[in-house]
Amino acid sequence: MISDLKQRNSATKSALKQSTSESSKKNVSDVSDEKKTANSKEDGKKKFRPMGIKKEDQLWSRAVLMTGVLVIVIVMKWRKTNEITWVSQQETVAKAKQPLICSTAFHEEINKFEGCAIKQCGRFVMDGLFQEDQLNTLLGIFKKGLQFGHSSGGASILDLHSGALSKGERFINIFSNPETKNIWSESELASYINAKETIRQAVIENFGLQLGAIHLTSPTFFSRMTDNPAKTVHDEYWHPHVDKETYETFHFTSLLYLSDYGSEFQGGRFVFVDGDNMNRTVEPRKGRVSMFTSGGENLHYVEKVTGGTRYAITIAFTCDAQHAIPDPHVRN
Ligand SMILES: O=C(O)CCC(=O)C(=O)O
Ligand SMILES: [Fe+2]
Repeated sequence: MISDLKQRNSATKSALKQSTSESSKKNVSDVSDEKKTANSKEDGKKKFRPMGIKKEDQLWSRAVLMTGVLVIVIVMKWRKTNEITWVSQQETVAKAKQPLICSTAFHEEINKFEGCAIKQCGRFVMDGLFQEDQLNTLLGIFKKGLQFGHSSGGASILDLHSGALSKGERFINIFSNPETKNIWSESELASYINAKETIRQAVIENFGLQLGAIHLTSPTFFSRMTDNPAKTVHDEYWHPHVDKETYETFHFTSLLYLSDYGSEFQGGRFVFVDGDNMNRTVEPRKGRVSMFTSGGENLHYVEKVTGGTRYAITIAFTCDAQHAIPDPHVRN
């Protein structure tokens, strides 16, 4: 270290000598002007350059620092933008498929049920399972119910099985009021049951289950989402969750969308949060059905709706016959 400093001192001295002998060759006024400039430059260097660090070393350390900052920025950007649109609103998909390894707990549980023993978990998205008029009938059923109540926050639900309907900050039972207990016709209920059955068959086929292995379970419900500020926790639909943890009886979750992302509402895309630090989104499209195993392999959330109205039905299936729920029926 000391010998290094000595070397630098002698190098500085010889550089000074050289510059003095060169300047003596020039005329006197030039020399005095240059000297002034050189002196002030030298002063500047003395003031601001850290003692004992060569200019080349400074440049190198700056370059290393800048490269480090650049690498951090690139890595952060890469981590942030790790999101892909798995199924977009514009495309019509016969079937989009993504196999997944089941979470350990889910795999252990589902294998207890004979007809449900699956090797692989996963997710499917299918368009074209329903005709426009069937979808409008389903939407009509929901809107009829919404005349009698809706949430004061951003999420309203109607459960045609239990009769639960959002009203203000609470829920009412639409079947407990004689005026509303039979607002849906037999043919409307038949459309609802048919839609459920179409989806049940698709889940059985896609996941390779035995016929009759899965049953409708609770909660199965219509949902309406808007950008109204949340009033209660029931309005906060945007939290990442695993359905099996939120609703214990679920083994397969299906979602039937009744409105279009982009044109009828903004925000509100469905997001799978995957372990590979990748988010895969499904953009809702009227008639689109999303089906997935309800375990930890399918952590998900719904983005906040930023405008318009989003309509969907969450239809849940269980492998446990003890948790099956009956179809809705006309009440006397
Ligand atoms: O409506 C959706 O797209 C998803 C709703 C959901 O995650 C749920 O009901 O558990
Ligand atoms: Fe969910």
